[in-house]
Amino acid sequence: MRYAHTVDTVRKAEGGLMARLPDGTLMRRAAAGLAAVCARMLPRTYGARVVLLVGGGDNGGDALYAGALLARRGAAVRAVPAGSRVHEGGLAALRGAGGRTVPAPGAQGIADSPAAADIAGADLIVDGLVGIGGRGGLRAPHAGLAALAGAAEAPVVAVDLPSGIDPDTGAVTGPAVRADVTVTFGTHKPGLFVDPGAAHAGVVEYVDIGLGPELPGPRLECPQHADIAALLPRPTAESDKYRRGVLAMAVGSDRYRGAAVLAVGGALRMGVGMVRYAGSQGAVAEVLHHWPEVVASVLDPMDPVGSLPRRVAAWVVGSGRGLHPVAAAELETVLDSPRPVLADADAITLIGKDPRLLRDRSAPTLITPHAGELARLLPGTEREDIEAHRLDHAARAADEYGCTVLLKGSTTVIAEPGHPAVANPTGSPLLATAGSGDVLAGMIGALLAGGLTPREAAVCGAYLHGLAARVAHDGAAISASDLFDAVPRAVAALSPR
Ligand SMILES: NC(=O)C1=CN([C@@H]2O[C@H](COP(=O)(O)OP(=O)(O)OC[C@H]3O[C@@H](n4cnc5c(N)ncnc54)[C@H](OP(=O)(O)O)[C@@H]3O)[C@@H](O)[C@H]2O)[C@@H](O)CC1
Ligand SMILES: Nc1ncnc2c1ncn2[C@@H]1O[C@H](COP(=O)(O)OP(=O)(O)O)[C@@H](O)[C@H]1O
Ligand SMILES: [K+]
Repeated sequence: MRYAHTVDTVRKAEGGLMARLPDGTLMRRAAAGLAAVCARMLPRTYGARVVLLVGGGDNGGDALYAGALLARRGAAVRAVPAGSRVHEGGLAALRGAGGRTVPAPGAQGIADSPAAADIAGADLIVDGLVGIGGRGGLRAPHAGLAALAGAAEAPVVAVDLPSGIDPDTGAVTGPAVRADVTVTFGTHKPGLFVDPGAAHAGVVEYVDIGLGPELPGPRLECPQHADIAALLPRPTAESDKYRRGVLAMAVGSDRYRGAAVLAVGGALRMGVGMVRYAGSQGAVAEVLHHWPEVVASVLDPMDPVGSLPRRVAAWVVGSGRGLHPVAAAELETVLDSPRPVLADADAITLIGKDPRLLRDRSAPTLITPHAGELARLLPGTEREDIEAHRLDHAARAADEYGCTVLLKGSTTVIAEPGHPAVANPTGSPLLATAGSGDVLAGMIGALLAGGLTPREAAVCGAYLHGLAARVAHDGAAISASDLFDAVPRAVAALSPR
């Protein structure tokens, strides 16, 4: 698991540790880790042209000390100080090691300044403009330097985080650095795992500076292969189809038969004791045509709610089901069940119209909205606000509705009251294709039926869904049905032999 902490928490932890250590120890540890990553990225350090973009705070200090270490190993290091201040100790160390400074370009003529030429000709660019002290998009001249770095061919290494991204949320509200690698110190920062910040961070490398014992519980968790492998329910010798879990699915309709086929397929390929599908005649026929292993029943038109399956371990409801009164009555009945329920798509819209449906419920519940659906649950909030501040909105909905929320999109985040949020690291834009959300709902439903909590099931389902897209992708586009065969392969990829 990777853990991320907010700026406030990092500052407090740093204060406690610094009080016990000689001055400058943490910065030296950070700089040593940063220089080691930079050296690994260069074919050879001796003679390499390294440009440091240096802001006025300690982030710039880290860059300067790391530059000094690289200069001692023979690199030609140039520092471009931006702003009115520069870290004096770091500057002295760089100069003492043979590094040089190049004046920051003024607002005019930035493109043909000496700094621009150095950046364009660099073998490696180190972004030490701002770190956790940054606020908002980059101002001049930082923004101009970030643009030059973006246009250069050399890889960009961000110090602690890409300058211009919000450390706590990943929001990007103006010019920001796009890094190939980010070297982060002491703990990860939430903004490194949540888009749009995550997309600016590239590969994130962690450097331990001894902050761990000072840190409280994290704000955000980011699971890795081993965390998912440890959570996943696996059949044992004692398993039978009932003990493995029976999943009831009320998804799809005559109009949206595909939603039923996709969600059921996601559940089956994830692994489940049995799927009991209930729906219209057309949807049942389609489901059985694709998945003969399903136990399916056609809802009685005279008593649709009364003919829903009973004695099941968990429910998936909503995808392609419609918003008509029968769908609303069905949802109400399902949410009356003491079993875990995953409510997706149309069920979320119905909950938005009648929030009482969820607020009255105490059994485990997971909703899986995309940003547009979540906006319907949070009146006065626009889709764009949610996409820019994913963590805050998912957490707000989880608190207001008292349930687990999986917010889909470029970074899928999972929030549950009383627990740190989770950012899924496997997401891929390949998944932005109709029906892939239905497959996800089925996969998570199978995990709920297998006994995982909503938070665990959401975390494992989102992780394997993203991994399946990557496994399925052989260079061409993928469609939602391509995910079926890839799910077992994604599970196998968790524990390489
Ligand atoms: N915590 C730890 O454990 C350790 C932390 N360490 C390191 O310290 C870093 C934090 O250093 P920090 O506190 O000095 O702040 P920092 O990120 O350099 O930014 C402040 C400067 O940025 C400027 N500025 C702000 N916003 C801006 C904008 N939009 N556009 C342009 N400029 C902007 C701001 O200017 P001002 O607003 O004051 O005019 C000020 O000059 C941390 O990320 C890590 O690298 C390590 O050494 C080891 C241990
Ligand atoms: N840009 C993106 N990057 C990563 N994942 C994405 C992106 N866009 C969409 N997804 C994922 O694709 C799936 C789409 O689900 P959803 O919006 O419910 O579509 P549908 O209802 O058509 O199935 C979700 O798992 C979502 O997280
Ligand atoms: K930085």
